[in-house]
Amino acid sequence: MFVLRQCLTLGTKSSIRNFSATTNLVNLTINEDTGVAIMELNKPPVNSLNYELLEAMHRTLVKLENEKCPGMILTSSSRSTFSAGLDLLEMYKPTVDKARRFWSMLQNTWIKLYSTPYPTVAAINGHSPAGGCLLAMSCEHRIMVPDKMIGLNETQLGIVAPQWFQDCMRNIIGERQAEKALIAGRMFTSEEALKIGLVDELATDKEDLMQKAHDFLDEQMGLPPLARSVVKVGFRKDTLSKLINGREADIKMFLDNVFQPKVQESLENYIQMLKKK
Ligand SMILES: CCCCC/C=C\C/C=C\CCC/C=C/C(=O)SCCNC(=O)CCNC(=O)[C@H](O)C(C)(C)COP(=O)(O)OP(=O)(O)OC[C@H]1O[C@@H](n2cnc3c(N)ncnc32)[C@H](O)[C@@H]1OP(=O)(O)O
Repeated sequence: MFVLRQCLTLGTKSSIRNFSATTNLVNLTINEDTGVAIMELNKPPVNSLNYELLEAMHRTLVKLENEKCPGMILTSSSRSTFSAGLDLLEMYKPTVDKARRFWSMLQNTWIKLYSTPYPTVAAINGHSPAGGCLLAMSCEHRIMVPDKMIGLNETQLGIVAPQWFQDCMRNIIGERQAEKALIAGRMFTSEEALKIGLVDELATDKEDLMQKAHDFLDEQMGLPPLARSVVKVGFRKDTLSKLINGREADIKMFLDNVFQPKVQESLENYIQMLKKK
């Protein structure tokens, strides 16, 4: 069961409720006046998406949906990184059961995040490669601090971004730009990402980032919510249905790839390289 611990109630002009999932991997803050939720990923040092973090995110998303959340900001507690993408250790010599459970939770979490009826904004306060970029792309609006990197870099790692990762990118930056970016596994600077529309706005610092995120939500929350959400989900339904109807095939794709000796070898080298950095 999802146990939430009420940590603190601040009696400021706008009351804020802070919750932490028992794992503390996700910090959830809800403004009592506006209902706006801030979901802060909190798995130091780089918010790599392992099973536990994905599960904490999923449970938080279910809670927000049940509580009719009016708007959510997704951000990170790390100073350098929004999310480093999938946790490489989850994919290094896993058992079949562990790998299947991990990928299935990734699917669950993405489906929930991509299909929220309420508006979502990614406040990207750090690097956002691969799975980190997927999280940002799953929100409706992206705001990023300067001098960080974002993109689907899978090709550069010798692997292929799953179809639904690719679809998310195509839906945002269009066929031609997505094809070029995905073939190259290109990582974009914040400024380049703004230019091609992968992010919508740049912010000067974290404070400006959060202000801009709230401004976006204020605007969205002024719209009739049902009409807003029907249009949103209508735009996203083809991408969602493709994964929902092909979940088993997608898991099989992952399992077939992850257990390839060559993939395990590159994974080991990559993990070593990151540790030596
Ligand atoms: C390579 C083969 C992959 C195999 C895949 C298997 C099957 C394929 C099938 C399907 C496709 C899967 C699609 C995959 C999607 C992904 O998301 S894969 C993950 C891609 N992510 C990255 O390439 C990012 C790697 N990290 C970095 O570039 C940097 O860490 C950074 C995010 C830019 C942050 O830099 P910095 O602040 O300098 O921090 P450090 O590099 O020093 O890192 C700190 C510690 O964190 C560890 N770490 C970094 N990233 C990950 C990660 N993704 N998973 C686990 N751990 C990570 C890093 O090793 C450091 O650890 P220590 O503190 O040294 O112990």
